[in-house]
Amino acid sequence: MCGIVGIVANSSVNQAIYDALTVLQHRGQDAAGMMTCQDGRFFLRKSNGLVRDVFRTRHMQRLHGNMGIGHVRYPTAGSSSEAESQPFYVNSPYGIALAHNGNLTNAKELAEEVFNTDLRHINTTSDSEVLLNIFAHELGKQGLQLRPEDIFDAVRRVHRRCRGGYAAISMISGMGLVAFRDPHGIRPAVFGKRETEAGIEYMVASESVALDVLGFELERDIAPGEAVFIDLEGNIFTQQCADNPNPRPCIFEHVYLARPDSIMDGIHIHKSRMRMGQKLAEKIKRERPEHDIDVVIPIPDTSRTSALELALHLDVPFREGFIKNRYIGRTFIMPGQQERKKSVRQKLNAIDLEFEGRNVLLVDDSVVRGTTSKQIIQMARDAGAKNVYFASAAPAVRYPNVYGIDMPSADELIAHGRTDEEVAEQISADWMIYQDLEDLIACGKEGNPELEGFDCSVFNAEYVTGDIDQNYLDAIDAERNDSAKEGAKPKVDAVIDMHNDDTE
Ligand SMILES: O=P(O)(O)OC[C@H]1O[C@H](OP(=O)(O)OP(=O)(O)O)[C@H](O)[C@@H]1O
Ligand SMILES: NC(=O)CC[C@H](N)C(=O)O
Ligand SMILES: [Mg+2]
Repeated sequence: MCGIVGIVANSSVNQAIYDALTVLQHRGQDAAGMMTCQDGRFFLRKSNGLVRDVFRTRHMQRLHGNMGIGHVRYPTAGSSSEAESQPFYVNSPYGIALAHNGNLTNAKELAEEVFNTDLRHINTTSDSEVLLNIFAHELGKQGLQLRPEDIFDAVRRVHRRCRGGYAAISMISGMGLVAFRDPHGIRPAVFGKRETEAGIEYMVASESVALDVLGFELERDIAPGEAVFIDLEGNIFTQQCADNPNPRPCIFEHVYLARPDSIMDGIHIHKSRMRMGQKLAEKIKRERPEHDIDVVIPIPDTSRTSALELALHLDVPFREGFIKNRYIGRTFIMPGQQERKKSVRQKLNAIDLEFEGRNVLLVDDSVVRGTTSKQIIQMARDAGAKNVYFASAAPAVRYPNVYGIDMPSADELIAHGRTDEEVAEQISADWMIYQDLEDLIACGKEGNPELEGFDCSVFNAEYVTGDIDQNYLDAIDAERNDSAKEGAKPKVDAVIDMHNDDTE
């Protein structure tokens, strides 16, 4: 779940893209990058690190042009080397750059095809570089002067070749921006516009919150399978390019990934999370009508919205018992288990008097590896809680994700192969309650009844692309589990910027 952004404006876009990337930082903390275009030339800055650390004044000054794309990365394929930070660039045809959120499930086969059949070169192990080369190859079949229909034909062929989750924003030198979403719309993308004295400007981004903050008005989501082309004059063209679009956006965006102030596939994430709290309160009342919960305490940040609603519907006081260090980022999207563990303790601290002698219900949005819940329950006990109950606004995460969330290994998931009682034992909770999957789906659908369903594979092992078998899951487990990643840490930092002027 990386963050992507693209803007076609009437003045320099570097600052706007920087600002948008800071708003999307919660989608990727490992690397950041920006590529702009002026007079047919590209300018690139990308590196490992947070947005504020990657872009210094000297880099910003080199990012010329009124069109650009940006990326914040949370790796789900390849390595975490700087060389795999995004955007990626290919020279032919035209000069094309691409920023990708998601994960291709047939990246290996495609990489071979790209080399053997398309006669193109892939230089990294990133699936995003594969996606770019497929798009470039398909565009190369068109003429020198690209018309919108040529671009849409190329995207149609991309959809026929690529499988998995992908929301992508591509920049074609001297022509404009192209954004597209896979036929299931697993990963999100929206677009909007801003009127200026010099004319209309367009922006595409992973989440609507980036548009809000930059003063763009949300037009709508890019539909699953659809492509959007914005030319340099600010004209916009859209077309459905999938043979069989079948909308199934990732429900984990609602649970954890997205910011609550975003609207995704027509659904207010904030409201979806509120409904999760309400449904979970109803389940608690059904299962434990005589409960003895004295206080509901959220585990900051993401669970706050649902925890507050849960407390209201349970008619139990809600208290902020853990204070979050605002300078520490999200722990779940950190690359290694050691870092994640250490970070929970640095990030959250208990206010003892909210726990002393009470039966507390801790609420989190989800329990994945159990890193957070284990430590937090211990902290609650150390702070003097009598009984510690634990509620998860999502169902038990039991299966790997293959579409752009880094959960490659079933064995690392605390609920894999375990009952709710066994999970409670593992995290040392006195009682554990999970949301039911039907309820979670209902929380999303209520916001957009036209949506037929979601990708819920981490909860039910039903992979919407239909191409995932045990061999595939075993292979990504072997490649990407925590110990494999530990051994594959990049050893050197490389500078991989591209700029064409010698003015510093
Ligand atoms: O079971 P785990 O493997 O620990 O993963 C789940 C936890 O990780 C996330 O928090 P995170 O700190 O990433 O972000 P947040 O501040 O947005 O809640 C999520 O909100 C849960 O708290
Ligand atoms: N989280 C993502 O969307 C990752 C994009 C891409 N697969 C990468 O690893 O860079
Ligand atoms: Mg959390």
